[in-house]
Amino acid sequence: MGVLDGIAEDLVTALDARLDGHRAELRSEEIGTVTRVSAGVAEVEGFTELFADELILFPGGLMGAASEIEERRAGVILFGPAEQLPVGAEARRTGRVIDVPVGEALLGRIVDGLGAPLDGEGRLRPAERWPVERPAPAILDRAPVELPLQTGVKAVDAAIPIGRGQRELVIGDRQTGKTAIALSAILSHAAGRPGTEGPLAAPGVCVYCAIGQRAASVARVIETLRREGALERTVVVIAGSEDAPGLQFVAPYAATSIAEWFMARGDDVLVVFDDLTRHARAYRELSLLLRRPPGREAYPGDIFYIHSRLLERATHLRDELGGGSLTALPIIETQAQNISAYIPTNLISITDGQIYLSPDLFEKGQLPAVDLGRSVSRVGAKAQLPAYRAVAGDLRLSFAQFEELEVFSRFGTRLDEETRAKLARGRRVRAALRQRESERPPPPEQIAVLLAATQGMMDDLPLERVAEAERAIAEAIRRERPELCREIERGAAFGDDDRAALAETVRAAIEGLGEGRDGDA
Ligand SMILES: Nc1ncnc2c1ncn2[C@@H]1O[C@H](COP(=O)(O)OP(=O)(O)OP(=O)(O)O)[C@@H](O)[C@H]1O
Repeated sequence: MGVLDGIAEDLVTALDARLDGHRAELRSEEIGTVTRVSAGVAEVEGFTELFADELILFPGGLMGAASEIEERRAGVILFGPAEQLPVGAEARRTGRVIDVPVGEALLGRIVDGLGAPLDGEGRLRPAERWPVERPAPAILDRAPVELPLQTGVKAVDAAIPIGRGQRELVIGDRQTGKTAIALSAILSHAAGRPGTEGPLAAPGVCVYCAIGQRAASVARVIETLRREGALERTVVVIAGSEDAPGLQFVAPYAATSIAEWFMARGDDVLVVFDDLTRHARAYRELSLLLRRPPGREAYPGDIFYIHSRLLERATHLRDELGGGSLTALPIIETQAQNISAYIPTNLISITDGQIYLSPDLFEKGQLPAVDLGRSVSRVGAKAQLPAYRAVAGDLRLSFAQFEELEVFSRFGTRLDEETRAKLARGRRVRAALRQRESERPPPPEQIAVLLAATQGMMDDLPLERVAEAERAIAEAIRRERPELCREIERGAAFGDDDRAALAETVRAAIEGLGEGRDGDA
């Protein structure tokens, strides 16, 4: 034994001595040279070793990430302006992958795509940094989606409900109210339902990730968050249109890591990516600069993968792992309503459903411009509060039938009484689904007004008085049915007795508003 020990010791010493020589060699190879620079990427030569996504440091503090790694040559995605980087400049390995600060300290802060503060509120002192790319939770660690995420938008909460842990796409042409829907979801989620008991009471955590947006639109969102008191429950991650494409590319992954920290401690987190069309464009630009072969619409072959690996990270964790959840609302902008373009179809297939916003509805003033017929939520209904299911369970279907009927009725002049009644009902339901951007009615009010519209209690009401009726209903149920409202929010079963009680109050509240009937306008 003693002899063997001696031999082992000798061997170790000999190896150490040889390694020392190599170490010196290796160290010298930790510095490379920039051989080519283009807007957004740099080519570096000289490294013998690099790991994927390793951070590279350039003079002046400019950072990049090793992306296209070949023997002694690497394409590096830059996270800052390339203008200051001359060919021949030195590039240093850092041995770190791209990571971001995470933790409680980020709440209320506005940071860039790498987590550096942009709000002038001082340095972040995070306890931890997490890599921006993290593996999605394993299937066995995931629990079914079972709690709703209220958006405060009637059409969404009632007909296309979103569950906590789900990925729901918000899709539509430009200026159709996509950001408005996502913002409403953030404001509702961040506020929670204080004063109620049950699953919706606790305020949630939100991350708003703006990618490639104009500074003015992002400023508007931040202003709203601040005004409504939601900023302190939100982290804003911004990579603007004027930022390097590398920052725009990395921002949603960074935002997700920031969100995952909260999920890991048991919070329900909502992440909005506004928007992934611009994210895809930034990645296409980088790929072309890195000379990767372009595919359909000039996007690189892994464009599907970059979005699927991002959205796979949305989940609801098992109770043993804290029971937190990460709900993702990616936004996609379509052109001329073409949802079969490459990026929209990819995202539609990755997500659990989509909220489709129609420019035609927007033009007609039907706001929010949610097109129920083309929207779907594949898992949300299971998580919906029981009262929604009881009152608006078939809303999407019956509304689609009404819309079809409405189109056909334009061709015929003489309509029978039954058709006329159906049209009148459908129009009142449509009017009841309208709401202003600033309105976020709580679940009991939404349910009561939908009950009134779908059950025909508003059939005699002139369309322009539906909003007024809604206000009267909201006030009446708050005053007369506080117990029932509490039960609805608690997620209690909603039986026939409850429905009858609610209907009675609603009917009384809007009685008398029907004077001056305008036919079935
Ligand atoms: N429910 C609503 N009621 C009234 N106005 C609304 C409503 N929803 C959105 N708007 C208005 O419509 C405009 C476009 O909304 P928003 O910016 O959310 O759309 P977008 O699709 O995200 O736009 P972009 O293409 O610029 O990203 C804004 O001026 C907004 O105030």
